[in-house]
Amino acid sequence: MSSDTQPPAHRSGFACFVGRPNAGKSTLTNAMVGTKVVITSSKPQTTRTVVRGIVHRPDAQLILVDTPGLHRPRTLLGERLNDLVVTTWAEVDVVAVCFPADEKPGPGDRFLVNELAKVKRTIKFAVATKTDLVTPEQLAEHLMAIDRLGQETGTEWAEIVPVSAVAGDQVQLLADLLVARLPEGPQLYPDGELSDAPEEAIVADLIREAALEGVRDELPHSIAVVVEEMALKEDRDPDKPLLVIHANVFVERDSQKGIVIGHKGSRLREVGTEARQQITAMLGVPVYLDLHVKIAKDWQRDPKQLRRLGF
Ligand SMILES: Nc1nc2c(ncn2[C@@H]2O[C@H](COP(=O)(O)OP(=O)(O)OP(=O)(O)O)[C@@H](O)[C@H]2O)c(=O)[nH]1
Repeated sequence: MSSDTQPPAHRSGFACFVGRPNAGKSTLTNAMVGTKVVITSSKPQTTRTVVRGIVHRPDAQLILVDTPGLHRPRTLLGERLNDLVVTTWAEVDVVAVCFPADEKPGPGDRFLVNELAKVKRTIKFAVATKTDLVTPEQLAEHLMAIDRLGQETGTEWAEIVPVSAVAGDQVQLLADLLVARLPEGPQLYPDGELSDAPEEAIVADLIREAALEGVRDELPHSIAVVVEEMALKEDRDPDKPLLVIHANVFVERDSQKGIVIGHKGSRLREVGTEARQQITAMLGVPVYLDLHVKIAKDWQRDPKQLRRLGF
């Protein structure tokens, strides 16, 4: 059968979720992509590398860029991260600001939205995340607060969308609304590709996540993980592959090294086991993981060290 109406054009482009630490950005990215590609943690500010998740659909390809949280810079690392965030905003088609429904928008959100308002060209969405945690009345309050924040900062929200990534509520709707704002264009990545972050970066993040589990709040910023070597072991039966990974966990001070390693190495062993399971689940291959804890003194303040650690 022939028809005069053309099928809808294929769209492709980039969106990025921003918001305060713990706003649910990574969880939402994962829910949209359908596979764990970004690191989530119950502790703030663990997302440091820009990891993209890719939503493949017959009509569109939506590439999600996950940036670190924006915060008032106190160290050189903080400044670099903020620059990276703002540069990303100008390059994407849509920036979606995540406002967790169980917390009132605060000064941090205002700071972020004010910065975002300066990036004129980019379309701005507001996403009310974690809606499963509040009542409909609280959600209504929250949506009005988001609307007010937009007006006060001169930000025009193209959409305000409530979602729950955990309950799967409205995640699909959000994807549709994002796709609708993308320019017409071809597929930018091959089918089935979930993330173009190098596997080393994903592995480093998984190790970092494991190393942060159960340690106190002062540590998150002081850990960096670098994968030195990652390769399939040679001369193995192809049916029994083994991925050999050598990685360094960098901390800033001797005292932190002690925390990461634990009594007689007990904690580091746990970290290794946990990371190994995560990596195996992620890459689908058994892993041998060799972890070393090293001190890179004050690495957050030292440009040379920062470059070495991949910033
Ligand atoms: N109940 C509920 N919890 C959620 C939802 N989305 C995220 N969370 C939880 O909120 C916490 C933070 O989620 P993340 O996705 O890591 O938040 P993030 O914004 O990426 O955090 P950073 O990487 O620190 O910037 C985790 O404990 C999640 O399980 C949701 O829809 N409902």
